Amino acid sequence: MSNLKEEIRNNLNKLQDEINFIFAQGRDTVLSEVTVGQVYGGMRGLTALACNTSYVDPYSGLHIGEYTTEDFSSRLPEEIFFLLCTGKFPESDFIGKFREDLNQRTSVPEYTWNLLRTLPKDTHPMTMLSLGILSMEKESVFKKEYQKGIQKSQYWEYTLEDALNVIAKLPELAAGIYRIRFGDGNLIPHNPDLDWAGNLANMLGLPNSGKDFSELIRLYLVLHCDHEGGNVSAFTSRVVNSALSDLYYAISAGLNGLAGPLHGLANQECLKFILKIDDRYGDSLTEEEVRKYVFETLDSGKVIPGYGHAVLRVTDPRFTAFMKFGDTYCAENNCFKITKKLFAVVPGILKTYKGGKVANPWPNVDAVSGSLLYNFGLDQFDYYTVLFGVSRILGFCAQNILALGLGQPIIRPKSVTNKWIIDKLRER
Ligand SMILES: CC(=O)SCCNC(=O)CCNC(=O)[C@H](O)C(C)(C)COP(=O)(O)OP(=O)(O)OC[C@H]1O[C@@H](n2cnc3c(N)ncnc32)[C@H](O)[C@@H]1OP(=O)(O)O
Ligand SMILES: O=C([O-])CC(=O)C(=O)O
Repeated sequence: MSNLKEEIRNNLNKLQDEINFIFAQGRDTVLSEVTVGQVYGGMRGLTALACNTSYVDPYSGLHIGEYTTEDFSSRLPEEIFFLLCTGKFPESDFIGKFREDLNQRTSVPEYTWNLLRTLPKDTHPMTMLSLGILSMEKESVFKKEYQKGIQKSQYWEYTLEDALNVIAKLPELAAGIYRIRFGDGNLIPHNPDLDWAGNLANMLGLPNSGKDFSELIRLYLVLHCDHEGGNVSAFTSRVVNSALSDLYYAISAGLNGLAGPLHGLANQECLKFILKIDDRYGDSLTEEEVRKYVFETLDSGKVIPGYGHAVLRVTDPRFTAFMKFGDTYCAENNCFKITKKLFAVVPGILKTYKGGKVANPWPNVDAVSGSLLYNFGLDQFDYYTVLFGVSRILGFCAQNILALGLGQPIIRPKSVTNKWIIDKLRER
């Protein structure tokens, strides 16, 4: 057994002490005021959540514990899960013990495969991932224990059990979705000697998959793991879990949010965008042609996928980490070259577009990830968000385990009507 559970308990004790301190110092302290504009503007910029797995600084991006994206990007996803849950990296013997534990939980039930195989051929792979997880909901240990009657202080322990059961199955489930949807439907067996990312890379069964592809999948599964508490998918997952709907419901719900083009689906939209540029202009693409295409897209009312962010105000460090990988492994790939040309041109355009209304003209993680996958022959871009989802589930699990461990209540902000706001304005 790994020491994950014990270290989560230690982290929860530490976090609870901090909360006790915070409450003693100023439970009524105002952290953020909400304006009418924010109420109608997707609550952007409103500080109204506490999340202790990770933090996104507008100017330096994702931090997990005290580590920056650059610090943790060379690690394994298993270590990142430990870090998200405990705030620190595990000891060197963790990986072996954790793998042994996961290896006993890998098998995806036959009824899930049967369900996925009966779906129409044009079902989106994100629908398959979300349904696949939801179909296993009856296995929830938390639900069974809750029905028996357990203490609130135990909720997180059974949620951790659910998390491990889901995480162990993800490589097999995600690869199986790829093979059912885009391959011959035959599944490649899980290899107990490979790590989590290596198994997923291997079970996809791509002709070009080798060490470098596994390295890309490892990096991919690390960089997408979490992005603090307010992003659409993590927040959705947390809201659902806060009603004590178990982790299967909460993960499936979070994935449904990730499947939107303004969030996780932007990576597939980016690659489509790049391939259209490639189709139209080919190898001799100039900066002027890129500018023309970008303006055409904006003028037709569409967003430039992979650019902009609700929190970040600089180039996403996850984008930078992927670009470094691309420069090493994909420098000659046409999509990667177009990605670079877009990076040289788009921020300048968005900075001044419609009087500078775009708050962040810089690229986010989705602007490059697809080009790298495409370079290795993973050319079914409908599948890309599934990989994002597999990684992001680590964050959903960690956020919900910690929130339950800290006894956080059901999430239920207050809404009001236009009339209520008009009356309030008249009172001024
Ligand atoms: C992993 C992730 O989820 S990262 C985000 C992935 N999504 C994308 O890359 C899609 C493209 N980007 C966007 O749509 C946005 O930048 C978002 C959704 C990421 C952030 O949205 P917001 O916080 O509302 O951004 P912002 O405050 O800059 O929006 C202001 C205006 O600029 C527009 N804008 C923002 N980004 C872009 C863009 N890339 N291209 C064109 N217009 C943009 C918005 O649509 C909005 O226009 P509106 O006032 O006409 O509605
Ligand atoms: O933080 C956000 O809103 C979107 C994002 O980049 C992520 O969830 O990875």
